[in-house]
Amino acid sequence: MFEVKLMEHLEGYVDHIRFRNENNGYTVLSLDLDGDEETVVGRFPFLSEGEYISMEGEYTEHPMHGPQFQMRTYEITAPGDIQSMERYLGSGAIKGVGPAIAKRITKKFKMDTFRIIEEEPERLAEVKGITEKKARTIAVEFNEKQEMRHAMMFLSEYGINYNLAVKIFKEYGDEMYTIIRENPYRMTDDIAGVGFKIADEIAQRVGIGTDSDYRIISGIFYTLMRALGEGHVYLPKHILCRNAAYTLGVSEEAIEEHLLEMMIEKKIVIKEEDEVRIYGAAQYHMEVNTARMLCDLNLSYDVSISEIETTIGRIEEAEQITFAEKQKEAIEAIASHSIVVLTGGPGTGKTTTINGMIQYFETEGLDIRLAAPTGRAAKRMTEATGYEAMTIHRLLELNGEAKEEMDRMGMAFERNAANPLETDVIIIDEMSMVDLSLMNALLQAMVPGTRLVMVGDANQLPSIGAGNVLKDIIASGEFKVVALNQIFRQEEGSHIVRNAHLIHQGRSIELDNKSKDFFFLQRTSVQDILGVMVYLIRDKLPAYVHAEPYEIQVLTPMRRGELGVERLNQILQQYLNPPSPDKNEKETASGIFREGDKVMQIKNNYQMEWEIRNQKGFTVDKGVGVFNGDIGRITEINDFTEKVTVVFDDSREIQYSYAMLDELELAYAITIHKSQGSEYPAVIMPLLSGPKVLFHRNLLYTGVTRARNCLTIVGDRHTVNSMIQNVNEQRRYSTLAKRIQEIASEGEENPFEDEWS
Ligand SMILES: Nc1ncnc2c1ncn2[C@@H]1O[C@H](COP(=O)(O)OP(=O)(O)OP(=O)(O)O)[C@@H](O)[C@H]1O
Repeated sequence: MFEVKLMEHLEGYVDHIRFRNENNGYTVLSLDLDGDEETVVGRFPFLSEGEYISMEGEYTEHPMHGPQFQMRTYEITAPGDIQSMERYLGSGAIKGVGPAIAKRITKKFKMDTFRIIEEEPERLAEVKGITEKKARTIAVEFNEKQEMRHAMMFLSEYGINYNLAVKIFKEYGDEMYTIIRENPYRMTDDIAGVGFKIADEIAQRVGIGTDSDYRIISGIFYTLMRALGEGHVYLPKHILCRNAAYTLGVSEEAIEEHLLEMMIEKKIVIKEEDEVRIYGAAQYHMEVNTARMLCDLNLSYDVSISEIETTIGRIEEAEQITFAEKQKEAIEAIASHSIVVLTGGPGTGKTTTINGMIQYFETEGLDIRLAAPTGRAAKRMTEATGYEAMTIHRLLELNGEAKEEMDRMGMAFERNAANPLETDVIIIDEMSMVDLSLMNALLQAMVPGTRLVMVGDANQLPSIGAGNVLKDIIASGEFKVVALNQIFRQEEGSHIVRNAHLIHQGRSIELDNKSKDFFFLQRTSVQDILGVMVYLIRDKLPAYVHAEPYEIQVLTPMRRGELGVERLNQILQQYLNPPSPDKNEKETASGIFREGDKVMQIKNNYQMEWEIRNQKGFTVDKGVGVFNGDIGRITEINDFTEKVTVVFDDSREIQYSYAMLDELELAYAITIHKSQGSEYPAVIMPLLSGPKVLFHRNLLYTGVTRARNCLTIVGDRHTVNSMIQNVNEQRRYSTLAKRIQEIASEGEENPFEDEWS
């Protein structure tokens, strides 16, 4: 495609930067050669318009864009004459200096301009429009830029991208050169976004050996953090040594030798119990603190059972309902215990019981706050109770400003031990999705005396983040747990609910299509499965469930593969929202977004602004925040403003700049994991084949229980049956239950006193 010519030299001013990839520095720019323009392409990790560059490279012919210079090596030269100095200063590279001021500066100081800025900056104030203060800022900025430019060039030699290079330079300044050459692994502690892999790559280029102590310590920590990413709070020592040895390519003995040192440096905690457990220090303390706070909050009250029964009777009368025994027990429990867990499968009356509890608390004149781990779950809770529920993050007033810090040090909340929540009762729904770190944050913001009701289905998939909080709290045996077991929705004829309970019990289900809400279509080729799914979504199900195709959700176990999220979305987009001349599109690194597409926000963003408009287009509400898992539709793609407008399911309208599109993904299909805490009128699950660690009972159970009115499984019945039998869900290494028991049994004397913060 490209016709390559000989290496040539080229130099000139950067007239303007036409395109830049901030991740790898790849840039397309126009170079000014005494009035003539050349297109130059290549990786320029740091470059501003107006700079003078000299390059080696070759001329190539691009099939669409014509001739261009492909830079191989380059150097930024300080502009050598007055005109170039003027250009550089006025380019925007120096804050507060525009073309007019640049002109006046160079007119006054001529060839001496740069020397004056560096050595006698106060003289800049001789120029009209520059105060002494401004003169000083110009000088500081000028010098900083030079250092930064130098640093960028140095880091780019080690393949470090522009964004990361800026972070490294900001963190270390001049010390950076020594750190990179001697111990790049230090960056994994200090800089968000630098993990072991990046540091290790840099170390390799610098020439640091495989058996360097820094490398091994960093690699051990990396192995622990990777396990954390998979949901484990600790790793048994033998597993840690095996995994770390494999990752680092060193012996297990070499790993073991470093553990003690890491413990002394307080990077890890080693607990010799029934097995030797290795924790990242932060995770260990978080687990112990969580256990400790739970025990501190766990008070019981003397109450008169007959009074409670009378109150419950009144609630039953007012609500025109007769509570089942277990439901009553739950309401009695919240009167006598400050921590109560309410569990149960789908349709067992959890929401009805929450409503009863709310009535009870209201009768008692107590303040109640409702929350759930995700925006969607909070929204459902609001709809089901009629009370405002919010995300736990919002309840705790996540401090969006501290985002950088948050990534590295856990989350920063306005509500914490120093500024606890002022309420009498907190009810959390969808507790199975709460991980250790969020639980810890919630408890920090509570004071003894505040009641906590945790509601959830312990058989759902565990939280995405580390820990096994709900199951561990139940397993500890230290808290009042009420497990609802009567299935009300089944009585209403739902096979979805009945089958969900059978799946949970490991019993096989009828795949005979005699049901009105649970269907199975046997298809054993990917092509057939895809065809059936498109037919169901586009033609069949909308009328059957009285919903739009948009509301029908495909849930799949995997991200990759022929029936994984990525591929399914491409295909479903093609059929459900095909290209059309009246639909704008925007191409991104991961695919195409088109007007009309169903999309999902894939991370929590607490700063994103939203608006809700009425039919006439007037704004009726405003706020900030869009959450991982929120689903909406693209209503406009505007190339002029470079913005994509998404209207989410709850009518929030958000404008994404093109640069923020990596926070969105097509959502015709999503993973079962991502669907936790949500419900859809109709769900389709393609289940053909996949790895045993993924295709297990809980995954099937979670997927099935997401469907409210209609569930269709398309695939192989053997796969469905073997999923029901497969309880090989990966074990989570977590010891919260054990820590709770230890602390509870210690009573007054607390062995972890010094760990309490
Ligand atoms: N004591 C009761 N008597 C009669 N019907 C009940 C009772 N409790 C709950 N129900 C009914 O059973 C159905 C399921 O109850 P509810 O929504 O409270 O359960 P859930 O556990 O929250 O279910 P899901 O997890 O599926 O949302 C509802 O239609 C509800 O009205």
